[in-house]
Amino acid sequence: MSTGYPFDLILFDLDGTLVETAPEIADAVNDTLQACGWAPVEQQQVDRWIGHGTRELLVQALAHRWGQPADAVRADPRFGAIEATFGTHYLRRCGTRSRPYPGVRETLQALRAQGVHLVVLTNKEARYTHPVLEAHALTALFDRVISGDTLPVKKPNPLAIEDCLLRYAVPRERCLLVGDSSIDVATARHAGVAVWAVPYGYNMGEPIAACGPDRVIPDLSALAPAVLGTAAAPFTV
Ligand SMILES: O=C(O)COP(=O)(O)O
Repeated sequence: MSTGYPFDLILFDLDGTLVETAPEIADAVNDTLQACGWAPVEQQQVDRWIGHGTRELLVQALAHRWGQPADAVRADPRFGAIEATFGTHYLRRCGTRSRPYPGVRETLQALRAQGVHLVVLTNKEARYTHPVLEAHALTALFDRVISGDTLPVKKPNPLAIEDCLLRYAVPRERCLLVGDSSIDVATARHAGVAVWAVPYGYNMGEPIAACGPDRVIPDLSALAPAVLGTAAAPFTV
């Protein structure tokens, strides 16, 4: 059913789009490195490793610290135990230094009131996605949460988008992906849906405009029905 708003389905990236997560991810990485007796990494490095899932981020941090290729880290017999240690630290850190970006909660509430289907589409593993969303009381604002390990493939594979288009019976041209990275732009392009990007997130250190999203929006308030929609829905806070 059409909502009177330009989109019936909006998928949101998590890290760097809905929630600033990098500071507590860096804390958890450095807790782990310290517990193993290795020197810490810098926040700026962690920012650039976000996008392919938190496990991959840990692989990149260890590859950097050990001076070895990522494949060697993945194959290292110690990796499983180090990942388990990281998981403990990350769950302890969840919600301590992350925060939703300006306009996120209000916009999601207003879109829900308009009847738009809202989905989180992240490469972060489900065991971390849910605690982050819970820490900021965001879970209930979404119809569905698709993490990096929910389906057999993750972004930039478009399977999650295709699955949502079918599930909610939404035509492709009424679906929007909102993200912060080249991975999000590629995912939307593979699915043939619109993609808008925020400039404040993590795009491996590159400006997001260079990735060619359909629009760069200053923050999520640009999506609010009162700003974008044709229907006069109240902009509730
Ligand atoms: O966990 C990650 O590296 C990426 O998460 P994102 O897809 O929400 O940006």
